[in-house]
Amino acid sequence: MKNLLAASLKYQDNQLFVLDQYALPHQENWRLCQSVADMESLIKALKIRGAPLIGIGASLLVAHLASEQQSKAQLAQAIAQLRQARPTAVNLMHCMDKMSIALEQDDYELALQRCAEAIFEQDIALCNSMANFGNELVQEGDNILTHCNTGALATAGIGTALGVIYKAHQANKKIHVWVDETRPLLQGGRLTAYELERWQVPYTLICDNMAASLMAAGKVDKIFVGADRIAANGDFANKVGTYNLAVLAKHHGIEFYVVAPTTTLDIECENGAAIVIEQRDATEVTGVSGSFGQCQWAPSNAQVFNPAFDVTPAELVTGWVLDTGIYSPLDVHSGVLRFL
Ligand SMILES: CSC[C@H]1O[C@H](OP(=O)(O)O)[C@H](O)[C@@H]1O
Repeated sequence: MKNLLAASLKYQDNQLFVLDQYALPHQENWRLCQSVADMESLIKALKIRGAPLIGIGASLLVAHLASEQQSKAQLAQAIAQLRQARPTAVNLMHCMDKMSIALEQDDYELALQRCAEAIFEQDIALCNSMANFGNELVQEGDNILTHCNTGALATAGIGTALGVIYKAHQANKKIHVWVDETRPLLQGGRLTAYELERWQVPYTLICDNMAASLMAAGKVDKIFVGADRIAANGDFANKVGTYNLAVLAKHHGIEFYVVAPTTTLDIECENGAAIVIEQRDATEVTGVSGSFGQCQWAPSNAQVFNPAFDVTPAELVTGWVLDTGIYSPLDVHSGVLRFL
């Protein structure tokens, strides 16, 4: 397989490396990924994360195993196991389904490698397309609020919602970004802040519970978020706390956009109620651990509710920015997502 390089994933000289996102922003640790167990563990621990990127990483791992002469049965098992690594982001399932089709080819080693390369390279193009469409929605001087991390650390390209923000910054629109820290795993405070620093985009980090008063004060012009799964009716799952922002945006009359590649669409899901929401470990809420060590503030036996995502209904969305264009509520209500 050819060498491939993304911000947090690289295939170099027939070896797959993953940048440990749990250690960012203070440590940049590249981890060698050699097995299904390695990739499954990295995905479950959010050391590799982001709806598009986990599908891309899993695909590259399967292609790598094929290049190491693993049997068809072993590769089928690898695909099935990785497909289950996280339940909400549909990109992972779509990628594994594509790899399953490639596995049926006579020269399946070559087919798997070509498929993984295409998945990687397609995502770069999808990111550029979303960013170009989304940039049309950004005005000079906009204060944009975003949630979680949807940049180069979540994709093979420049990102989804954060890709729009980069494109607007590159177009000298003099934007400012409010960055939700995004409890409990702090993808905003750790990863989005890290990315915006590197791109020298002006930003202010806030706790998630501060977004409402900023909106009330008229300090938020637009909101751009990502998605992990978009249902046929336009409802979508995204990092928990997204639904809060959508309700607040509606109340304050603020434009609320979801930015995602068409690989995040799941028309088998009629609506948001059909989307499986990943429940995660209590320790993510009772304390925090990272490159700085472990600190626990809540009682160890505290009852905890820790869904990784929530569902935003389509009626709260101003527009869907996909790689194929910008869609209005009228477009989505007409069923357009079923035909992309
Ligand atoms: C473009 S990534 C989409 C989505 O994935 C993130 O979730 P996680 O950090 O748990 O992988 C977040 O929901 C992003 O919006």
